Amino acid sequence: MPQPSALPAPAPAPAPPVIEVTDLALRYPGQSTLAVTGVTFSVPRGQTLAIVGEAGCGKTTLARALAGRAGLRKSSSPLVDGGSLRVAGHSRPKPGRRERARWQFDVGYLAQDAGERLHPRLTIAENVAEPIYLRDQKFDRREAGAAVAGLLDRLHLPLGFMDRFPHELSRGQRQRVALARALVLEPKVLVADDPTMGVDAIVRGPLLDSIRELRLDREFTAVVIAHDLPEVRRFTSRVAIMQGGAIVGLGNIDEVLDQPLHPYVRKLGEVAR
Ligand SMILES: Nc1ncnc2c1ncn2[C@@H]1O[C@H](COP(=O)(O)OP(=O)(O)OP(=O)(O)O)[C@@H](O)[C@H]1O
Repeated sequence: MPQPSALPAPAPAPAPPVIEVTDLALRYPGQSTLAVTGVTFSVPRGQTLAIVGEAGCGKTTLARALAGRAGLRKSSSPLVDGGSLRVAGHSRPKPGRRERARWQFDVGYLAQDAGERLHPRLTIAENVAEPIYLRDQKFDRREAGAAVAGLLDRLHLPLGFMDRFPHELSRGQRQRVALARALVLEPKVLVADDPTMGVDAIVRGPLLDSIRELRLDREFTAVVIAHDLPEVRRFTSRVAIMQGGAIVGLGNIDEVLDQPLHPYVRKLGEVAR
């Protein structure tokens, strides 16, 4: 008979982070200056990292790369110039078409101003469901409809909106619809680029609350670009502060602000307190 051991069982190895970025450098085709440089961070499963920083500091460029939009033959697509990134198991800087499609299915991407880029001639339900049919044309219509309805409900949008068109909704409502679309494939990761951009101040908070609630509900890992630190506190305590393409502060918001290692972080802290 095996004897009970006096030694405690070894702790299970921690799961690898869902997002791992190491010394990443990104630049745009034809540009010699790097838009993102020396960026290193990781995000464990189920957690949210917020990114803040002044205009032009590289947030959108980083978001595009995380969402599998680097290395496309498009002027808006950055090139990986150095370092590495791994997102939900995808890591090739120049993925083939199939691999890129899988990356984009696994990572829901809410591009800046996505609500304004919904298809004007498709209903709200059709806009949200479109990624389902891009992945599988034969997907059961009733099941897709139920997935769309469930998401709209979670985002506090009336189900009566399903048959409406984007122009019939407010900007904030369209942004929620775009968020539903980004989540309809139940991605492992959500990358949301400034989800409250252009949205009335009064509905910004509730929109961020929805992201927090959905993350808890659906257990995805998230990177969310936000305007400022008060906004960040609404949905996470973990932040990366960017300036000039680099991360100049990373970690728990209060710890980063209490011991600012960079003048820009000190300045942000003064504004935020
Ligand atoms: N398509 C592009 N081609 C060339 N340069 C670009 C392109 N898009 C952005 N850039 C440049 O890359 C740098 C980073 O821009 P990026 O849009 O990532 O910043 P950002 O922090 O998201 O700014 P914002 O808060 O204004 O959206 C900037 O210098 C910008 O001018």
